[in-house]
Amino acid sequence: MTPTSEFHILQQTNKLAKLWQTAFSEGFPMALWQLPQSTEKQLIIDLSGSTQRKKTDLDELPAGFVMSPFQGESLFLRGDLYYRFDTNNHEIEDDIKGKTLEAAIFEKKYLHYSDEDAIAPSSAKEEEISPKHSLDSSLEKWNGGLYNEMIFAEMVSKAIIAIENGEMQKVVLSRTKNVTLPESFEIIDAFQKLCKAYPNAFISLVYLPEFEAIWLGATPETLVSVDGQGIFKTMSLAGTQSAIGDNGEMLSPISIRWSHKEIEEQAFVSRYVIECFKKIRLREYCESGPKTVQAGNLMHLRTDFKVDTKALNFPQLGTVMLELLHPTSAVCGMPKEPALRLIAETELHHREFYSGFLGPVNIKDESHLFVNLRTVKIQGNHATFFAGCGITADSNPVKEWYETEMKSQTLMNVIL
Ligand SMILES: C=C(O[C@@H]1C=C(C(=O)O)C=C[C@H]1O)C(=O)O
Repeated sequence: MTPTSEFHILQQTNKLAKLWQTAFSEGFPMALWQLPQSTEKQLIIDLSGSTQRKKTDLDELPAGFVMSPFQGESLFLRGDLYYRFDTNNHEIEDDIKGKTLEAAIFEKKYLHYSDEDAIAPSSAKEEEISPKHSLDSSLEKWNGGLYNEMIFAEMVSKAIIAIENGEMQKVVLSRTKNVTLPESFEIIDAFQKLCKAYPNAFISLVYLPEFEAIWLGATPETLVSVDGQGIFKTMSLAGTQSAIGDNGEMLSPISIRWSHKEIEEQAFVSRYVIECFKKIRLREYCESGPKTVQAGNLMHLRTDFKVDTKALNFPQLGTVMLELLHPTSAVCGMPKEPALRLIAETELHHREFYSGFLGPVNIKDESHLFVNLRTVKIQGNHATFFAGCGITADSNPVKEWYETEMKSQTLMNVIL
């Protein structure tokens, strides 16, 4: 590589960082992401200055990014500005890009910004939420849970008793891990490192000014995806083991053996997905798996589900299934209601956007929503990592704690 092209790449990398920094200091909500198996990074900036609360109706929403909490209404970031960057962080010219960020800032400061300037105006009814608005009142109630191994093990034991009493078959309990970030921590750098380390994951970086928070994640789990050909996809993902052997070597998926507990735990999620299809009397789905898949430092069991919505003349399937699926038993439990109750009574933190869903919608006729796992909330130099584990009658509390440690390491190993 010549020094000039090196300089050009540096300039381009800086362009992404510079865009982020500028929009951040202007208080524009934004989302940056890399889809699984893609090396392209996409960025949208919402110039309205505050996100909107909207139902995730894939048929109604304009181009943008959805960020949904575990419980409660979804936030919608409008794609007023849209940028794409290739592997080398070169900007890819795009026909739907719209105006420049500089022009938008100028207009915001000196002229009145009009909603009609958005790249794909919405016909949906919008409800603005006020700045610094909490997700719900309970956010204040649970502020930063304090966990240690013993407390978490007690929570797991309580869940096992509830399962043995027949209240539910499975419940997913989670915990947080609080870390002070080093001074050298750079957010775009952390995002880039995750993109390189986990090419099969959905890597995302979302800035929500009204929550004064940035969420960074590398999730392996698709919730609902509908591509340009109308192919709908979802998956059931559960069961966790380390992908790293005793001598520090990377294991191969075929060498992994699963226990009865893990097979059953993942089967609950598959059954749940099939129940959702049954509710809408849809039989024409393809199911493949379960197979072992690697997700960074971990292995999971995964079954894939696919439907051709064009062949079935069912374009609303994505929206309908999203409503039925979330929260799946991969992050909540089975049956849903008692599991939700136990989570609310037992966990010491508020889940906020962890185990909710997020992703781009209606960008170039595609929508890709993922479960918000392997995620960290960053506020100033304070980071809160979230991780959970599926508990069944056969769970071992110490192993479950260790599983949440490994899940936090997926991000921590790369970004710290
Ligand atoms: C709950 C999480 O992950 C989910 C739970 C899993 C499990 O219990 O084995 C595995 C994958 C995910 O569906 C998480 O990463 O926090």
